[in-house]
Amino acid sequence: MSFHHVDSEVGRLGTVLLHRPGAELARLTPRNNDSLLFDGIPWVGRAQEEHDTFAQALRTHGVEVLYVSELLAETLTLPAARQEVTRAVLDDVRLGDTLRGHVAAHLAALDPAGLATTLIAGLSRAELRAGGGLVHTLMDRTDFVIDPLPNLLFTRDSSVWIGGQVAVTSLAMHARRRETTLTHAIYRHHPRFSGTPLVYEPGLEHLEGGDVLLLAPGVLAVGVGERTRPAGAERLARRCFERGLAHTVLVVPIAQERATMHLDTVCTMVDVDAVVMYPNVASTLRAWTVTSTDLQLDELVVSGPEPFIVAAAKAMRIDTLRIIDTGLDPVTAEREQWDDGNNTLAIGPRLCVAYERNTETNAQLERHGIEVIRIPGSELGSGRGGPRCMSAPIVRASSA
Ligand SMILES: NC(=O)NCCC[C@H](N)C(=O)O
Repeated sequence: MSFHHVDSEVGRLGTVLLHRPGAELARLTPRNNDSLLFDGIPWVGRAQEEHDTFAQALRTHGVEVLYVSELLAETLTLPAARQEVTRAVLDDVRLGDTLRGHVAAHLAALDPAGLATTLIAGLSRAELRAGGGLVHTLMDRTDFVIDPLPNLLFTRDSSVWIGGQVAVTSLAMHARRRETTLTHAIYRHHPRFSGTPLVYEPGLEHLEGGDVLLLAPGVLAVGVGERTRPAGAERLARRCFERGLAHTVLVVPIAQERATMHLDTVCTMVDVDAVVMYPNVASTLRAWTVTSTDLQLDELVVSGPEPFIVAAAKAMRIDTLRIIDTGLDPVTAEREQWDDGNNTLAIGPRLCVAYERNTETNAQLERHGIEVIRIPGSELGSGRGGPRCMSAPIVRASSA
């Protein structure tokens, strides 16, 4: 029986999965940053310093920090895992047979740590040891033979724990799809996670972790918009009901825009009965309540819509889910939402990590009794993700 378990957004955080950004960020250029889902070209060294500050803040508060690259390197000592993640790279139809052979030989020569680095940082034509053939000849030396994964930084999206099971998600954007081949391999092959049941797998209907909020034990909110699709929410709900991981799933439509790509870009929990929410959506956010019949758990019952806050309080069986009113004027609110002011990571009830630049949102949180641990994020934030996006909790105390 695994000791990994998460059924809350705010229970004391025990263990978290992070990815310290590395060479993959140095691949970003003004020509590719849009397709790689970054809004600028981050200063890599500073982004690493900012990330180290984040990780240290968590450790100082007693949180165990695991890194994707270390777990991946350990996982890749196992031949079956190595074969799987390599196959995912070689299946890329853009390679063609000749170049595929060269890439296969290149990867086969790498030790587990080197392979982990290459799978994350990608590989340019210039870095490939051997070449030849039509595809290779027609490539520019800076073209990618293996695409980099700069968004692996946002570990929240590629896996999410629900109770004692893990959902390896199905990422919507092409630039992020391969991330889940890595998390999938870690959760199925790494000895630390041996025997962990998977409640969701890549390849299913689109579902991203940033859209999944564990409002209370047994109660999930799932945002549907640019990334997670209603069919993904439906599949997750059905599986969670069948496995006894949830009794209610609130499905929350969000605008299909970059600024609100996930539910956690507009709303995160900061106490057992409180959320910080982007004021410009607070009055319009709605939820459909999905439950099941007692006799047939796979038969979904849908009701609503209702204001999100009302539906959430009912499902959580509390009188009121408080919205921390940031009280900001619409322009400041829009600026701070863009810079992930609403994307806080709770370390425990009323204790959260937030980007320092969102001065007004943070001040309001403090006025409402929430302690804010401020971290720098000017470089990290160029990928449009904050502390919650950059963390995947693996162990949390229950807040029930
Ligand atoms: N949960 C989140 O909101 N994650 C942020 C993801 C940012 C990333 N650049 C993306 O577009 O997917």
